[in-house]
Amino acid sequence: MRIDVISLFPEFVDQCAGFGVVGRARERGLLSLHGWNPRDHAEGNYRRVDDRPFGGGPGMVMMIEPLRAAIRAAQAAGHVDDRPPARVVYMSPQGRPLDQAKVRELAALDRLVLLCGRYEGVDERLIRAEVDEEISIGDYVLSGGELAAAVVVDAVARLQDGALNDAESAIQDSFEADGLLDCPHYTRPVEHELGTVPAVLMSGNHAEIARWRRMQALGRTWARRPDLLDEAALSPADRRLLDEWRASGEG
Ligand SMILES: NC(=O)c1ccc(NCc2ccccc2N2CCOCC2)nc1
Repeated sequence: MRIDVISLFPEFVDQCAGFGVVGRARERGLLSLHGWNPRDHAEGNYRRVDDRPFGGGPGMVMMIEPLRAAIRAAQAAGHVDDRPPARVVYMSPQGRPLDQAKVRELAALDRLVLLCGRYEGVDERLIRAEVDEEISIGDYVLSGGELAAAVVVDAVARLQDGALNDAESAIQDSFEADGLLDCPHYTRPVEHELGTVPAVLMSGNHAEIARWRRMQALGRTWARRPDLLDEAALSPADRRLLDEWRASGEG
């Protein structure tokens, strides 16, 4: 998959995507990342990319032409005959919330262009003419769209075939599969001043361990993210586990 990032700080996203699974996916050629700086496409001596907002008010707005030229350059550079033009996604607080379903949809594309706003944002005419969809990574304000773009790159990279090894895939699957929060994890030492590892995990009884982990996932989801838990859709066994978790006073 090819991702083109339009940003005044293209190296920002490139560096965020240089480590671990994402870095490995790039080395394996599963994902390629290309940065495009609108300033390189701005006219005049000062290479203007922003200007004052019509109607007054604080801050500056990113101008149409440098962004449009950068998007055009990105689309031309990565164009493959009889392939559809890249989908252009604008990272913005006004976007649709990113969730794993949307990540899966984006990860299936051949190409993606991520547009990162700075200043107060981008001239609305550019958005209407060039942007296919706006995506938000959450209801909070960042200084620029680059961190949001880096989040999309990471989440999408993990889903490229071959990016994850078997263990990593299993973890990804379990996380995605039932939409529950994860269970707690422990490793050596067994005894520590911060506490002892739950005995069930030391029992070697794999059925009991799986049961305990499922109960913890259900309980924690119920306690922390009830919005993710559709109790009605729980199997009778899961419902019993959740009741047991609540009765155990862990809640
Ligand atoms: N939640 C998100 O996905 C998210 C994404 C981007 C972002 N910021 C870039 C931005 C993009 C578009 C419009 C305004 C702005 N901002 C520019 C700086 O000033 C604040 C407004 N913030 C949060």
